[in-house]
Amino acid sequence: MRASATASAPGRLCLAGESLDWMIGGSSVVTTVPLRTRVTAWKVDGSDMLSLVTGTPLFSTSLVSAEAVAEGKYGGPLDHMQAAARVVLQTPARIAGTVLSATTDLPVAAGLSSSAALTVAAVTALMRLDGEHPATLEVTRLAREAETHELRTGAGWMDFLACTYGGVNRVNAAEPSVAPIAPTLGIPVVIIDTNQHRTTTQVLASKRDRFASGDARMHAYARQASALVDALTDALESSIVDFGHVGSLINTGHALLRDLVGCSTPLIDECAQRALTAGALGAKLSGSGYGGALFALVPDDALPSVINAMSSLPVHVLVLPTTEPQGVAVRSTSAPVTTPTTIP
Ligand SMILES: Nc1ncnc2c1ncn2[C@@H]1O[C@H](COP(=O)(O)OP(=O)(O)O)[C@@H](O)[C@H]1O
Ligand SMILES: C[C@@](O)(CCOP(=O)(O)O)CC(=O)O
Repeated sequence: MRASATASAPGRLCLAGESLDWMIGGSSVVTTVPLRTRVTAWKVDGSDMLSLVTGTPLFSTSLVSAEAVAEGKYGGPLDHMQAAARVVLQTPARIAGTVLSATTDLPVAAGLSSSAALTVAAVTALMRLDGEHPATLEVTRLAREAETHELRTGAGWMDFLACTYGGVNRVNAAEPSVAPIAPTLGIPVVIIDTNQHRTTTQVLASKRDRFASGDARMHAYARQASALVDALTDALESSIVDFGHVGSLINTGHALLRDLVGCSTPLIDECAQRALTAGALGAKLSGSGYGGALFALVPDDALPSVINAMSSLPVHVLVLPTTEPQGVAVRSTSAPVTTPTTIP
């Protein structure tokens, strides 16, 4: 019998306030989605390597010596998993023989925070394998350390707070902390992946340069998006949520990203317009932009027409009847596990 630990974490949609975390230490409104990344961790005897495996949808493996992991040498295909191992295990002796195996329901590099879901789940699985029961904020901090400090992606706090805590939240980068708004959004969500994938690291570097150099439109975005985050928080905290009003705030958020940050694409804008014409109450890109996914809030009776409106476009459509209340979750087992045969 060999002990293993499995943890999962959801992806997230940013409903309002992309980039405010690193721009001004500001707040954003997020919801997690019922698309999760699962990571299983265990130890094998007699190995001085860290073994990394990812299944759907990437199917990749990587073997890294425990020494190289401890020294922080990156450049492999599964750097996010390696970084999570380094921040938790730290020393070659603790790293050697560790196996991490991941799989995800999320579109990767599409603005739904697959990277934070992965680092959050990996950090949690590794800590539970060691018999630790980390507090949620500790998992958030370590997952961010893996991405932002180890891999220097430049990411703020939003994604990590969203994926660990789960539900519909106002996340605050200054503390960092989370103020719950509701367990779920209360309206179906259609995710439209434009299949134009990009890396957040590159996008963030150029956005950070523009903000740091005083770009007037980026600073106007920071002011207007902050006001929008407040308005959306109020709208979602109402005792009876007016989804028509919420949808119009979501549309305003998309217009700010499109017109001030300039990170939409013609295909995203076409999808958003078609979704609204077909009956969606609001549509907006999520995350870094320059490709990736948008989402639409769609009442039940408009779902067929919104789905149909995308049918002639080169996109993937996912329909979620509700959003996800649960953040990071753990399943520990002591069942026998087989070392994956895909490791070379
Ligand atoms: N399940 C996974 N297995 C391995 N690597 C993953 C997985 N999910 C995400 N990643 C890593 O995260 C990167 C995508 O992160 P990012 O560019 O921040 O986009 P997003 O977080 O919006 O999906 C991928 O290129 C890959 O390196
Ligand atoms: C939205 C952002 O803060 C986080 C990145 O999100 P994602 O990796 O695109 O899901 C990046 C940005 O500020 O552009």
